[in-house]
Amino acid sequence: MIEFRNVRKEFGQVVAVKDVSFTIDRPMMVGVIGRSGAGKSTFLRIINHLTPATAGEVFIDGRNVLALRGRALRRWQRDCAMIFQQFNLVPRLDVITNVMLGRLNGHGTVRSLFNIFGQQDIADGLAALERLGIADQAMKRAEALSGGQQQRVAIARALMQEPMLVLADEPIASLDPLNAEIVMKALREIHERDGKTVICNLHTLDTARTYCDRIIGMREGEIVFDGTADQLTQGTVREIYGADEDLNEAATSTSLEMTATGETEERASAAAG
Ligand SMILES: Nc1ncnc2c1ncn2[C@@H]1O[C@H](COP(=O)(O)OP(=O)(O)OP(=O)(O)O)[C@@H](O)[C@H]1O
Repeated sequence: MIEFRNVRKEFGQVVAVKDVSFTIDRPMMVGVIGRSGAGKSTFLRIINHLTPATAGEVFIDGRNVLALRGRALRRWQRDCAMIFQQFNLVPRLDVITNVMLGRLNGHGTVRSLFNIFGQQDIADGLAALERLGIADQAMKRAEALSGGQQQRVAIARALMQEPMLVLADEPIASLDPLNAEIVMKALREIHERDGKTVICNLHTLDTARTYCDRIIGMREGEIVFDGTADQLTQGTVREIYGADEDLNEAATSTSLEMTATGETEERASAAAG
C-alpha cells in the first residue's frame, strides 16, 4: 500500500508537482503520462529522494518515506530501484559487474569499497541476466551493448536490489520500437511474476495502454486523469496533453504497429513531447 499525500515540489517560482495525492492499494503497474514538463520525472524522483520534496508525504506500509534520513534513507533507496532513460551503467565495466553493483548498498562499506562480490552475488547476477535473456553478454563491456541490451542490464541491476518498488523514468524513450517492447515486457514481468509495484513514466500513450493496469495523467504538475486504459477517452487524452480537437493518438506512439504506418520514432516522440 502506497499513499501519496499532497506531494509538492517547487523550483523557485515553478511548481513542478502540485499537491499530488493518490493511493496504490495493491501491487500494480502504473503508467504516468503527460506532456514534456508536466512534472512526471520530478514526481518519480521525489519518491526515492533524488529530488527533495517541498512538502507532502509518501506513506509506504504506514511509514512516511520522505521523512527518512541516514541509514533508514539508504535502506529505502535500496528498496526502491530506479530505471533511467539513459540506463546509467558504468560503460567500461563488464555487464556482470554492472549488474552486481545493484548489491552494493546491501553490503558493508569495506566490502563495497573493495568491490568484493561473493559467489552468491555472481550466481544471482547471472540469473538476473538470464531472466532478461542476455546472460551471453555477461563478460562484455556495458558500452559494447546496444541501447536495448543496456536497458535490460539496468533492469537486471535493479532486480539485484531485490526492490520493494520499481520506478522507471522514461525507460524506453531512447529505444527503437522493438527494444521498447522487450523492455516494457520485462518491466511488466517484474510486476506479474514478482508481485512488485512498478511506476513508469511514459511519453507514449499506447505503451501505457498496453502495459499498465492504471494510468495517471499529469498536466502542469497536477493529476488530471486517474483510471484504466479503457477509461482513457479521446476527451481525457486531450485534457492531459492539452491538444486540439484532431489529436491523433498514433502521433504519440512508438509501437511497432503504429509506427509501421510511416510515423518515424523521432516524429512520434516530438509529437508526444
Ligand atoms: N532541477 C530543476 N530546476 C528547475 N526547474 C526544474 C528542475 N527540474 C524540473 N524543473 C521544471 O519542473 C517542471 C517539471 O519538469 P519534469 O522534468 O518533472 O517534467 P516531465 O513531465 O518529466 O518532462 P519530460 O517528459 O520532458 O521529462 C518543468 O517546468 C521543468 O522545467
